[in-house]
Amino acid sequence: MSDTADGMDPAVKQTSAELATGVDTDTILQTEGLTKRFGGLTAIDDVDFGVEAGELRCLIGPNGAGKSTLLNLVTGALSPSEGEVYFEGHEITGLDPHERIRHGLSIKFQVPSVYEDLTVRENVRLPIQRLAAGSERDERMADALSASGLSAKADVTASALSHGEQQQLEIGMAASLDPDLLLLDEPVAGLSVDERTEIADRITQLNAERDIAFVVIEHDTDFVAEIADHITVLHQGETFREGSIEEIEADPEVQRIYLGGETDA
Ligand SMILES: Nc1ncnc2c1ncn2[C@@H]1O[C@H](COP(=O)(O)OP(=O)(O)OP(=O)(O)O)[C@@H](O)[C@H]1O
Repeated sequence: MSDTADGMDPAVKQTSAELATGVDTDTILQTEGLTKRFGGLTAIDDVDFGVEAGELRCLIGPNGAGKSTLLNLVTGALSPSEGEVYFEGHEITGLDPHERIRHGLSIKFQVPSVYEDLTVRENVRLPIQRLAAGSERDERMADALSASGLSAKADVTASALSHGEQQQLEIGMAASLDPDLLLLDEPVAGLSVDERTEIADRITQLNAERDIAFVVIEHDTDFVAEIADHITVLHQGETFREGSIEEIEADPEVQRIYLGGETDA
């Protein structure tokens, strides 16, 4: 769609909703008509996906529904075939991933990518040293260690951490960039029940205490029920349903396409 003002710098375009109402709707992320084709396959099909500031949203759907593709379009890892992405009222469709991070967007990928030979503290220092120096850097590092819940393991080598602790470390590192929105792709895949609880606590704490909005892709409906304010169900590249966990769980059509196991999700 091209509801944005012609001739403006893309980085300062407003969403059509804002232009229509003149009111900041508190929408932090909005996609409009977002479409991604891979050859003949339409992985994301005309999706308008909105997230409010401070919200904790889960994105669910059967395998192949387009969840990761949607996240990758938001982070800039993929370019859309059509449509736009707006973040905090600015169009970011043409920005590369690093520019998007500077706008306050952060992502933690499914596979932990911590440096295994470095300690927890050294890992945490990496993203922060590019942003801050001196006492501010020290404060941010202490903050990131606390956000990860690993302050007591600051001098432990990352390779000695459990898989769950490595995920905690990555979430703490992502949070240390002070994002307004953090995107997590299956953060508890392969984790034990206790590790899942720890990650759920991290996410809900960061959301409540730092007002970081989250979009979390997850298959585990117990985990989704534990953390989500609001759920979006994707199916065959389209937004199929949105609602609370109660609404989604009670929806027979969602049961049919997803929760009931029509696919192998
Ligand atoms: N780089 C690519 N090239 C071609 N097809 C792709 C590519 N990435 C994704 N797809 C296809 O797009 C569709 C959506 O994939 P996507 O990974 O976004 O789904 P998903 O909902 O995240 O699935 P899962 O839950 O299994 O991770 C699938 O049919 C997938 O095979």
